This record gives sequence, C-alpha cells and structure tokens, in this order.
Amino acid sequence: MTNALEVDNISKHFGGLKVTGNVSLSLAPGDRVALIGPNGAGKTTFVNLVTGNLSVDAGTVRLGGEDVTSKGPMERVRRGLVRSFQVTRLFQDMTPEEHVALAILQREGRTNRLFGDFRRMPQVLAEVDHLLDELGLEQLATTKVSQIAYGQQRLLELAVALALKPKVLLLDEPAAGVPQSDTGRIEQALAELPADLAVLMIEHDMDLVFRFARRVIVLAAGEIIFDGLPSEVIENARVREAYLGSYANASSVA
Ligand SMILES: Nc1ncnc2c1ncn2[C@@H]1O[C@H](COP(=O)(O)OP(=O)(O)OP(=O)(O)O)[C@@H](O)[C@H]1O
Repeated sequence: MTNALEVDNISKHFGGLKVTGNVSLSLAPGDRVALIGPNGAGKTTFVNLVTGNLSVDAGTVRLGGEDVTSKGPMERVRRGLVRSFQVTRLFQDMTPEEHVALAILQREGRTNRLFGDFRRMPQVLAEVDHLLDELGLEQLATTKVSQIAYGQQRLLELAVALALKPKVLLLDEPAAGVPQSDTGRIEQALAELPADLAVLMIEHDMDLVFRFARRVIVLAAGEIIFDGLPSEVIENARVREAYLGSYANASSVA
C-alpha cells in the first residue's frame, strides 16, 4: 500500500540552530498518530516543513508516493494534505455555512465564481449541510463566527478541513482552550473522522493522546526518539529522559 505521507530524512536549521535533524516518518491511510514532545522540541517546525510553509534544507516529502518537496503549500493542499485551520484564521463576520462552502469551492477550483452563488448550487449546499450536521453545527449554520462559542469554532475548523477532502490531516491541539463541557463533542468528531484518512495530531494532553492515537511519535531536540505503541511510550527510557522526569505526572507530558 502506498503511504499517504512519507517524510524522508528532512532537516532544517535556523541560523546555527538545528531545529529538525534527519527526521523520517510515514503515515499509511487510516493511521491515527500523535506527535508529542517537550516545548521547543520542533513539532510546529516539523509540521511547517511537511505543509510547505517552511522549506527543508535537505530530505524529501512525498504525498501518495509523489515527491512534493519543491511544491508550495497550496499545491500540497490540492494533493490532499490539509492542516486544520486555526480559530484565529476563521472570519468573524462569516458564518459556518459560508466557511464550509468556501472550502468546497476552493477544493473544486471554483472560487472564481461569485461567492454568494453557492446558495444556488444544490450539491454544494447538500455537502455543507452534511458536514455541519456531522460536527453538530447545523443549528449555527447561519450564525456569524463572532457569535459562536470557542469550542464550536474549533469544530468549525474541523468542518473546513474535512470540506477540503484531505487524505492526510494535520491537527494542532484540536481541543486546546476548549471548555471541558465541549471537549466531548470534539473527541467524538475525532473518533468519527473518515476511516481511510491518515491523521497526525500534535497534542499536549496525554489523556487525549491515549484515547485517540494508535501510534505515538516523540520528538525531542528536533529528532524522533520514539515511534511506537502508546502503551510503550511512558516506559521508554529515552522519552523519560527527554522530559526530565516530568512523567511523574503523565497528564502534563508533551
Ligand atoms: N523562525 C524561526 N527562527 C529561529 N528559530 C526558530 C524559528 N521557529 C522556531 N524556532 C526555534 O526552533 C525550536 C523549535 O520550535 P518549535 O516551535 O518547532 O517547537 P515546538 O515543539 O512546536 O514547541 P511548542 O510545543 O512550545 O509549540 C525552538 O527553539 C524555537 O525557538
């Protein structure tokens, strides 16, 4: 089976600082992987190298078997690599319906049409309804983002990401900042992601990591020091050392 994402020996320096050192990993369709690591380990940099927001110094990135190392972020999105939108990138004056419609039109290369036209496109409308319904946002379809609670904005990020029909989804702390009362809905949405989607989630909350991930990758000082089963990560000596004993309290790891 062709890997959905294959990263081969990528590295990145900022000036004299090595932030990513010869990192390799692959995700198969359907993988559920958590990427953890102490603060400053290089997780965000790694994700930026995969998405093309940063260029690698060396190494290759492949999507569905094709080398995209020299391709920019938009081309990678078109090939199925989607990073969950950040709440900060949602438009306060737009509604969930409009956000999801815009993502669908972008996916279909139809953004040159008058945007309001989507209301006359039954297929787009049906898909918008379906996605908002799946994420429990149907009641808020026409409410401006500025009027919507933070937890539901994070669900909207997921809806926008899914509207792009990803093959590989990169999630950056999907439940961070969400009140306890709303995290259940986010976890349910994560549990219901399409079965063949490859998901890599950066997460600090180890309880969520253990519930979601079937594989855990630990990055420390820009290098992968563990890639294996969640049940084995806590006992791993290199991982323990990287966290300098903070494993005493497992839920504060990462
Ligand atoms: N544009 C940049 N220029 C110089 N140094 C940078 C740049 N971006 C990140 N760094 C440095 O690279 C290292 C890794 O940062 P990065 O944000 O990737 O880590 P992280 O694991 O995502 O951390 P956190 O969990 O705190 O978000 C840090 O030492 C950071 O200061």
